[in-house]
Amino acid sequence: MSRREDIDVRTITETEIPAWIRALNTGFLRSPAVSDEEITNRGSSILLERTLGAFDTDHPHSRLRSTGGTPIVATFRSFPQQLTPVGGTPVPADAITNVSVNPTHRRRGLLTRMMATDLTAAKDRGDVVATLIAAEYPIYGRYGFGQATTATEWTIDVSRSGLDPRWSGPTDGARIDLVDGEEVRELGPDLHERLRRTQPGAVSRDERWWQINTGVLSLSGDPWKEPFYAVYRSATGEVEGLVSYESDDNWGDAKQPLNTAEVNWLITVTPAAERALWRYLCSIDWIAHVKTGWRAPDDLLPHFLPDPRAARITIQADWLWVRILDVVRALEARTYAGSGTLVLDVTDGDGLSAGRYRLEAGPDGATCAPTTTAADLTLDVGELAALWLGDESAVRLTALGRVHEEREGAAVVADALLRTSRRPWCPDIF
Ligand SMILES: CC(=O)SCCNC(=O)CCNC(=O)[C@H](O)C(C)(C)COP(=O)(O)OP(=O)(O)OC[C@H]1O[C@@H](n2cnc3c(N)ncnc32)[C@H](O)[C@@H]1OP(=O)(O)O
Repeated sequence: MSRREDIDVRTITETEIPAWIRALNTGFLRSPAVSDEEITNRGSSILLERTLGAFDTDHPHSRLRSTGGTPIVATFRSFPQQLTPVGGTPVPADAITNVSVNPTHRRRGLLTRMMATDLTAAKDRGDVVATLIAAEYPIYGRYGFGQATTATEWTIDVSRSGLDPRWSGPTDGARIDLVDGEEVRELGPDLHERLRRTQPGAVSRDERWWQINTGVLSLSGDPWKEPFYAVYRSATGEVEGLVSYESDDNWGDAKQPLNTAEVNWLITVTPAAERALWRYLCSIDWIAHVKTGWRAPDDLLPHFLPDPRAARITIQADWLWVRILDVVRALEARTYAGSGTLVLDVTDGDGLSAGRYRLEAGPDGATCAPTTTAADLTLDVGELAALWLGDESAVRLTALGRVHEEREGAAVVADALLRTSRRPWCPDIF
């Protein structure tokens, strides 16, 4: 087994991209083979100065070595992103992805080393938070990340929904039209910008997102199967919603269509568009079930249905994890429902954000500064992330023993300031 000092954690060079992708594929249990298309398409998103590899300098001679230099046994990459907090003023985020350690080198601290390198750089750069979507729940809490949003998927049994099957589109002058990928690339970015600037938990998307999700760019080289796209326009012609969905081909024993429409993504900026697009999906002939994709847990959807029980939860899990790197800027970036003062003693195993902070919040904004006055609450930086985006309750975390009240009743005060009427939602995976 190679010793710690034999494994070099550093940024990769351009010529090392193929070996890095091979290591990534191995860690993610995909075929390790790397195609030229994958090198070009995946490689074009790689920022070399933010892409780490772990190089085993003690690796015995192998064919891997002959493909170029020292074998890469772990991968890690980050890129710039914006995250919308409560109140809608996005903050710069360090988005982390492509984290993998080969099974031959696991549990030797490689992720810990790569994470420390990346988070230190992000803090130095001035990022307010780091973000990621976790493969498994237990991995990232130790690095100061907290579960900041939850995702829910419903499966709608259309026949039990109580919806009138004769529906044939909006009757208020709005309309729904099928469009192709090119039109999605034209209409989608503006619509998404409108959504994500007001949606706590939403993150920025670049042009690549739209290219990948309309088949212009393939990361894996797998053949593209074009989905259906439908756009909702209000009576005044405003684009207010867009959905991408596909269908399986399922004919039951009695030769009756029992297809499932699977939503890849659905974004809207008005409740009318949201209602109409779900209504549309539930009205398509042959469609017996609709799988909704990852929605906010308090999505309006079930209650659009006359019988909400027709929407059964099929997935409920943590989604966006947030690591606060700058407590002052994070707390000042969001808005607050009420007025009040809260002193938070924030612990942080990595020392990046530890300290005692006094938050003074009001309807016109908030100020936050380090303080020496007595704390109201003591909590880890990961719990702060969950409270910051509005999804968690300080009272609940106190009951769980994860937040400690230094002053009786402080958790209720914190909830009154920090909680929001709607839960945050991150529509993206990255
Ligand atoms: C944002 C994303 O990209 S999510 C994708 C994450 N990648 C994967 O899930 C691919 C498969 N798994 C892996 O590649 C690796 O096992 C990783 C990346 C999860 C962990 O890498 P490692 O180098 O083994 O982690 P490292 O040795 O630094 O572990 C640090 C600590 O976390 C713990 N840990 C690491 N992974 C896990 C896990 N999956 N479940 C529970 N604990 C874990 C370790 O036991 C260790 O604990 P300790 O400090 O108490 O001893």
